[in-house]
Amino acid sequence: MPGRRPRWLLIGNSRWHWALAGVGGGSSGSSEADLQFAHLSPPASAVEPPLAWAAVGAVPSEAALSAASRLQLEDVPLAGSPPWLGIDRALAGWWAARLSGGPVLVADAGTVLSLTRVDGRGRFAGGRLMAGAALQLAAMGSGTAGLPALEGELAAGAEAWPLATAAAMRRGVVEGLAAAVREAGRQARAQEPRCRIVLTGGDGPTLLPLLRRWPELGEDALVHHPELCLEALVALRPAAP
Ligand SMILES: Nc1ncnc2c1ncn2[C@@H]1O[C@H](COP(=O)(O)OP(=O)(O)O)[C@@H](O)[C@H]1O
Ligand SMILES: CC(C)(COP(=O)(O)O)[C@@H](O)C(=O)NCCC(=O)O
Repeated sequence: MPGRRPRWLLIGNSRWHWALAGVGGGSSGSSEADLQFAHLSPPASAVEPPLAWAAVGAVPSEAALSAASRLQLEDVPLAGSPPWLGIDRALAGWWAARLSGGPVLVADAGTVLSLTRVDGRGRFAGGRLMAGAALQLAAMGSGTAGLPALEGELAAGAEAWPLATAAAMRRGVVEGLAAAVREAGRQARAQEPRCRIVLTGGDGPTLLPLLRRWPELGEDALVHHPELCLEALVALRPAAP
């Protein structure tokens, strides 16, 4: 259909992440500078067909996504990926290592905080998984009698030691996630001193200022790259010229 702007989709466990080619469309529309991004709740009906898509979250049949345009793990050229690796981790690890030109530790602060290492030879080198912020807050709310169910966007809040329960829960979760990224980064850099920590995912903006407090995570060691996974998807399946 003339005039339709190419789009790409990554289905996460909380949200659907879209990249949309700029008004130029065509080949320029898939350059990183010419993309728009949207992170939306899962739709309840058919969606505008993406040029390419990938999923780690549930894929509802109502969305009417074509199997032919689905990117699979084996389409991502990350050496050493085991067949069970989440395609979002493979995309992020491959693209971060390629952009950085050296070893990386990707910290994707999404539904799950996934830490994904790619070594200096560009090979997947393992990682760590832990419950992300919204999951941690939900677990505290549902697993206790005295804590509230907290929803909505995560914010660290201004207070380091909140008196109020909800603020203390949020602060505890944010500090815990940031500390986990810091310690993983420290260990990865002890093994490979050139290793960069690349932060992405929905809670990346909240974690970034906390991570920046630590001098060892200066500009050179820590990079915030919010749209890492989508950019990788676009790089692997660019729009036709
Ligand atoms: N509108 C939102 N809906 C859901 N999560 C959000 C929203 N805004 C920020 N977040 C944060 O983003 C995290 C989920 O990250 P996201 O990258 O969307 O996950 P996924 O890729 O797994 O779908 C949650 O822990 C939550 O704190
Ligand atoms: C770890 C994940 C749940 C992260 O998903 P997300 O939080 O980005 O929605 C996903 O990458 C996944 O289902 N991985 C499969 C197991 C693995 O990577 O080892």
